[in-house]
Amino acid sequence: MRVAVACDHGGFPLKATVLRVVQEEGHEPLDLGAYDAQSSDYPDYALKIGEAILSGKADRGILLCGSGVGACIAANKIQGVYAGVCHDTYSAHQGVEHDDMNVLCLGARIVGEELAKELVRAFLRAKFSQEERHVRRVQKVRKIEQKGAVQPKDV
Ligand SMILES: O=C(CO)[C@H](O)[C@H](O)[C@H](O)COP(=O)(O)O
Repeated sequence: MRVAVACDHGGFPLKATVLRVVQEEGHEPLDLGAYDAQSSDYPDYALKIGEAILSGKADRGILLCGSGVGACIAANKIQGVYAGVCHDTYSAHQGVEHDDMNVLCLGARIVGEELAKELVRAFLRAKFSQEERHVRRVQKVRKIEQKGAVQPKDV
């Protein structure tokens, strides 16, 4: 797989490790910045990941910020991006297997290097299960996405 990796300054300390693990796992990393630890804005990097996935330049993405939260919120605004903050290995693989998650968000201020490596491995080794109930649920998510802004009266 081609795996896009991007970070803001909060995620920068983990980026090199993540790029290395992607390569060690037999995938092609695509480094979309940031390229230094200067203060920057996570939505800009969420957009870069989204563009890489939607254009077909990347199959999956890994997005790093301080907590993983801001990056995840921003990434999920992009149609076709299904991002999750996963700081445990079960969620990192189950998010792909059940929910077809295509972007893993990590908080470099939360997880250390060794846990980050395991999270990236779990994410990359997982595949969407294709079981009927998961396909059905993911389709419902796609339907919500297609409707655009959901108002309280719609739910
Ligand atoms: O963690 C983050 C968002 O959830 C990001 O890394 C933010 O940029 C974080 O808020 C950075 O904070 P800072 O005080 O600007 O370093």
